[in-house]
Amino acid sequence: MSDGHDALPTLALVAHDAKKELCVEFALRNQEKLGHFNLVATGTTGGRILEKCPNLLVRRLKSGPLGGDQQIGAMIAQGELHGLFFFVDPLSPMPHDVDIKALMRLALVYDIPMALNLSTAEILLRSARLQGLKTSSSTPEIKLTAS
Ligand SMILES: O=C(CO)COP(=O)(O)O
Repeated sequence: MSDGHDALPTLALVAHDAKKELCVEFALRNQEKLGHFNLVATGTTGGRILEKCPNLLVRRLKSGPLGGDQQIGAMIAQGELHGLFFFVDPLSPMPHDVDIKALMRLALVYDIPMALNLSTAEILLRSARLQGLKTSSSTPEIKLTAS
């Protein structure tokens, strides 16, 4: 059954352990903006966001090492994802490195707007492209607006 949020574009939030605090602070700071999107997140990341932002509607997928990255990749392949916010830890080896690479690869293949660090995430969330997704299925002209 539709809850009215199906019409909203979908963003994914994913954070490695060393970046979870950063991701939660990003979500807290940008709650109002994120509220205009359907949100999905890998399991632990989603749980941490919901602890601090209980009003956000976040669908939690599996934890990253247990297939969460692959679930988001499948959403990309099926045309169900419009933006990826992936707070990557570049300093730690990951057991599911192949899944992480596969997710990034699909975001590249399908030209999904993808932020891999905090400064890009802040820019992407304010971008005209994401704003345009709220009203149009086509990619709008990029125009800068102050917010
Ligand atoms: O490992 C992750 C992404 O590769 C994130 O998964 P969790 O949010 O479940 O920790």
